[in-house]
Amino acid sequence: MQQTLALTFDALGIKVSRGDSVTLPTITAQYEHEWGYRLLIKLPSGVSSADVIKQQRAISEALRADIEAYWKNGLVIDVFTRKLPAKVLYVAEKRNDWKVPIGVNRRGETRYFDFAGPFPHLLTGGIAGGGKSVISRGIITSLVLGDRTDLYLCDLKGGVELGMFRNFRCTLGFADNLQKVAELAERAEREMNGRYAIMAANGSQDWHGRRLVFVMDEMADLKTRPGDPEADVKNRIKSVLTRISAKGRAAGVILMLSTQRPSADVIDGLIKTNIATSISFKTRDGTQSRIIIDSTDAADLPDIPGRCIYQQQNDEILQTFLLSYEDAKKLLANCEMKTEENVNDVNESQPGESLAAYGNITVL
Ligand SMILES: Nc1ncnc2c1ncn2[C@@H]1O[C@H](COP(=O)(O)OP(=O)(O)OP(=O)(O)O)[C@@H](O)[C@H]1O
Repeated sequence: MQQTLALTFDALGIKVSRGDSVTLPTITAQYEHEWGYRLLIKLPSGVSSADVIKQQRAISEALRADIEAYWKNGLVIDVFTRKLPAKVLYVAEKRNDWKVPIGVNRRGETRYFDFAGPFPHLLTGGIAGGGKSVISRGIITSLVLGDRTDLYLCDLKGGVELGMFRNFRCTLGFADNLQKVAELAERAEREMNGRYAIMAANGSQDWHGRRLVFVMDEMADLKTRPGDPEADVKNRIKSVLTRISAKGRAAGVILMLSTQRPSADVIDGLIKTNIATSISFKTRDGTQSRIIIDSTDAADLPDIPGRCIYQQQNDEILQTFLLSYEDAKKLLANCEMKTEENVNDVNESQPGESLAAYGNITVL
């Protein structure tokens, strides 16, 4: 292994040459794991770990194995000899926080997305059949089961994707046309501003009550064409979403956006800058991949539904959890549905008050 790796580093120019002498990185320790092995690497002075991490794709190809290179008290390279499974079933978890399980990494560890974490807005993209609907089903099911989050759902496919969540009590809004999406987005913004006012009155910097998650199933529906009669309403929605992406986190108003056709005019620079977590399934090409994760890597993902790159501060390849429509229905069978009384609570509420209907909100 040392020799193969040394040849690879040499070919990639990861070396220090001084006169006749060439110094290459060396393996200082190797640990076996169920998933493969971990190499601790000592770099010659003059080579930075960032140089190696940048080249991990080329190293992977040269070693003919998936690898992950990262810094943890030194340069570490994990070499995966076990393949990621193509199917891992979703299992509901009882939790007291806003973390939802999304998939497993190559070490077999479950990865969670945290709606109350430092990067709570989420963008999901990729080709048709990649697994976007399945992951949003799993995420929304976790949120409904957790009963600590309210939902605004926008589904312009006539409710095909998100309709199953429409009648839960926590679904405070459902939009199936552009006009309703605009109204819902503005309601979410009013809620956000209302929460800021409550927080200011309480001298608090963060919202500790229920989260409000605004789900938009297909951002490409907001794309405008020359002479588009709906351009105004689409631009209105985009402006509101941009403001929520910038200010929503502290108020617990979170965006979960998805697209099958990522393009720069829909996921514009501002929204993208403010959404620090992305999940990209396979994309049609490098350009689409760049819009979601700022690199072309998602175009090279294998054609396996559920295989994605999960990007927060680093990129990680995951297999997302599979949750079928029928299984989601079964899991949600006992969740609280809307009744005539609580529908009115919700529809007539003022910003910051819709949550009071639940009686368990804490504003610190
Ligand atoms: N995590 C997964 N594990 C295994 N199979 C999956 C997974 N996700 C999706 N699939 C399979 O791929 C099919 C398509 O997935 P899904 O409907 O989520 O795609 P999509 O990206 O939403 O496509 P579209 O944009 O056309 O709706 C699913 O019906 C399922 O059979």
